[in-house]
Amino acid sequence: MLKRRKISVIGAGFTGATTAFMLAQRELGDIVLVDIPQLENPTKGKALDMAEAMPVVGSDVHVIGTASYEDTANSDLVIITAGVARKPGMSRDDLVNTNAGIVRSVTEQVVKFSPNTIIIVLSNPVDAMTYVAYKTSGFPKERVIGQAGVLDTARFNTFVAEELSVSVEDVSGFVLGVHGDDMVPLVRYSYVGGIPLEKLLPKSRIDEIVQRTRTGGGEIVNLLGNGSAYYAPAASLTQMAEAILKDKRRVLPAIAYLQGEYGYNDLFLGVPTILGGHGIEKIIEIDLLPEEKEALDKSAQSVRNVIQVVTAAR
Ligand SMILES: NC(=O)c1ccc[n+]([C@@H]2O[C@H](COP(=O)([O-])OP(=O)(O)OC[C@H]3O[C@@H](n4cnc5c(N)ncnc54)[C@H](O)[C@@H]3O)[C@@H](O)[C@H]2O)c1
Ligand SMILES: O=C(O)C[C@H](O)C(=O)O
Repeated sequence: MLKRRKISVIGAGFTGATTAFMLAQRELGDIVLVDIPQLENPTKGKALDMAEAMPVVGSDVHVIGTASYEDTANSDLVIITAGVARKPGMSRDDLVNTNAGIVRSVTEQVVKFSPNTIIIVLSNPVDAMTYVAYKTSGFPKERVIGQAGVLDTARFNTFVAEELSVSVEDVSGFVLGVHGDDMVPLVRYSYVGGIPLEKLLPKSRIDEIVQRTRTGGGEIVNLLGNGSAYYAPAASLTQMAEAILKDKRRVLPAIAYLQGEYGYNDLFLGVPTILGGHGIEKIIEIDLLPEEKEALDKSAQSVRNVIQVVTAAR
C-alpha cells in the first residue's frame, strides 16, 4: 500500500497558507498548518476552507490547522514560514533578531516530533535563518534547505520572457548567492530556448533586468504596502517540495550548507543543487569568472554579517 506523505507548514500567514493550498491542490500529501496558540481558530478555519476546496479540485488529501506540534509528528517534510515580514523601507536583514528567535523555537518543536524530517526554511533573512534552523536541529546538512534561488530565478525569467515576448517556459535563468540585493544573477549561464541570453538582448537591457531581479522582493513590498510577496514564494516552495517528495532529483538553486564548496565554509548560501528524496542530494560546482566569483564573495560576506548578528545575540 502506498504511504500517504505528511507535510507540515509552520506559519499560517500569507506564504504559509498559500503554500499549504498549492501543496494540497497538487496532492503532494496531507497538510498540517501550524500557527501560534492565539491564532489557533483562524488557522483551523483556513485549513477547513482548504479542505473544502479539495472535492472541487479533485485532490484526496487531508488539511488540518492546529497550534499543537504533536499534530506534526512524523512529517516527511516541514516548511518553516513563521516570522515577521518586512514593510516598505526595511531590508530583510532588519528582521533578523525577531525571526531568529521564532525560527529557533519552531525548529526545536519540529525536531522533537519529526526527528527524521527534511526542513525547508522560508523566513527572512533566509540564508541566516536556514543557518539557525540547521544549528538548532542538529540535522545532517542535506536535510536543512533554504528557499531563495527558485524565486529569484523565477523573477528573472518573468522579466526576460516579458522583454522578449516569449513563453516563460523557455527562459532558463540562473541566480546564485544571498537572497538580498547582493544576489548574483549569472547572465552567462542564462538561456532562452537553448540560446545564450547575451545573444538576444543588449547588455544595457540585461543589466536593467538583473537590477530589477535583485530588488524584486522590495518592488512587491512597496506595492503591497503592508507585507511581502507570497504567490511566487509559495509556488517556489511547492516546486522544491515536489522535487523532494517525489525524489525527482531536480536541478534547482537552493540555500545549502557549504563545507568548502565555492571556497566557503560553515555558511549557507544559494547554489545550484540536485534536490531529491534525501533533500540536497548534491551541490553542483560550476566555473566562475573572476568578476562572478567576486560578486559571490560579496554575497557570502553579506550572509556572514547577518549570521554574526545571530551568533552575537546568543
Ligand atoms: N525566502 C523567501 O524567498 C521569502 C519569500 C516570502 C516571504 N519570506 C519570509 O517569510 C516569512 C513569512 O512571510 P509571510 O508573508 O507569510 O508573513 P505573515 O506575517 O503573513 O505570516 C507569518 C506567520 O507566522 C506566524 N508565526 C509567528 N511566530 C510563530 C511561531 N512561533 N510559531 C508559528 N507561527 C508563527 C504568524 O502568526 C503569522 O501567521 C517572513 O519572514 C518573510 O520575510 C521569505
Ligand atoms: O522581499 C521580501 O521581504 C520577501 C521575500 O524575500 C521576497 O523576495 O519576496
